Amino acid sequence: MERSNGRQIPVVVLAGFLGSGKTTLLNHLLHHSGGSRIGAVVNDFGAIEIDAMAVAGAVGDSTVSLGNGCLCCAVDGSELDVYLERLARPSAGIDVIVIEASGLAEPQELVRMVLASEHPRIVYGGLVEVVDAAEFEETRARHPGIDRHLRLADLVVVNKVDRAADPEGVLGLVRSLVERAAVVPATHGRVDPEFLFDRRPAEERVGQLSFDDLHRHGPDADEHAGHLHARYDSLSFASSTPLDPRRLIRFLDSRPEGLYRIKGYVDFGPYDTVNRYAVHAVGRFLRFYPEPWPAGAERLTQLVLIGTGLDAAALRKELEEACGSGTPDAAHADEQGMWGVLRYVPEPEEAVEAGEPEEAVDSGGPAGS
Ligand SMILES: Nc1nc2c(ncn2[C@@H]2O[C@H](COP(=O)(O)OP(=O)(O)OP(=O)(O)O)[C@@H](O)[C@H]2O)c(=O)[nH]1
Repeated sequence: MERSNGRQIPVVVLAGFLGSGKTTLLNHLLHHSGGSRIGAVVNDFGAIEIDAMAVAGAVGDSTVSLGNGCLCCAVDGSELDVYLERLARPSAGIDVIVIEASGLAEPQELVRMVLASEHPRIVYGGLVEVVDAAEFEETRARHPGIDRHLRLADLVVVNKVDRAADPEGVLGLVRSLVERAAVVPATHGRVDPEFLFDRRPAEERVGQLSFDDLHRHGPDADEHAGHLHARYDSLSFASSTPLDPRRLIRFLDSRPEGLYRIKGYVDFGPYDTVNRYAVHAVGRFLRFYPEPWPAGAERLTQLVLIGTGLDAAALRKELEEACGSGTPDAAHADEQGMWGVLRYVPEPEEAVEAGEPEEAVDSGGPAGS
């Protein structure tokens, strides 16, 4: 890829439903960028910026976080403009910018904001939609609007083919729904970065986005009500008291149907004094990923729960109960206590692929965490 000396910097919008694998794909790009410097703008839905924490360590000061709420409902794009401007400064030496949308964002709004930006150094670099191959058919049945998102895409990454019962079937279905986009299968977001970044949408492609797709009607209630996220609630939970692993597993095993997405980091205190546990639930999928606590990090559990029809008070109460008030000290934390959690820790190969800790590109140090 060519360096950013005087050239315009493509801004790629990375979107896809909750838990489809956007952060995983972004981390893959950051670790396999082949020398290109990637700036990332991360937009979390929940009040705790879990996604930003998950990518920040890899990119240091070239990540900016737009937390708490979908960017797509910003009244105008000026907040985004400020961040794009910061990343596009020649001194930042950035070659390409990726905006990771929240899993409930309306991608056309983000595309519109990028196209509307008058910054001379940036140019819209296309829309990448990530699809969870294992969940796609159910998600689509619940949210038919997803088809419209796919029609706007320049590239669709059909991710998690390892988990799909019929990956070919999903690929065929997605191909039948897109217009001109390339459709590529992937596991753990492993796509060739060049493929992604060199796929500039042709003028003609941008021109194809219809007036309805891109026109901003203004932030009125009717339009907002049609957005995906209008039907979702989110709950953030933070605790400095360690969680009891058995109680947390009991909570997770009985989580309500509407609670589609959980992400964050868990402190099990004396049960594991070395690691924090990244936790991800997507539908019925559940995984824990142990990783050493970053040096100097405050030992906190931080979770974001997203779903429909959530009883936030009841969920919060259950989580509070999972904070072991009677947590034993290290000497008495029995080994079996963690067994329930360890059942959900993936095999080393999958864990490495998911977290990709092995070859960081830029040791800017953890930011924003
Ligand atoms: N088995 C499997 N798991 C995957 C794959 N890609 C991602 N995951 C896991 O899926 C979970 C969600 O991935 P994320 O990358 O956080 O998803 P996201 O789209 O950023 O999530 P939101 O920002 O909440 O919408 C994590 O546990 C990932 O490790 C894959 O190809 N196969």
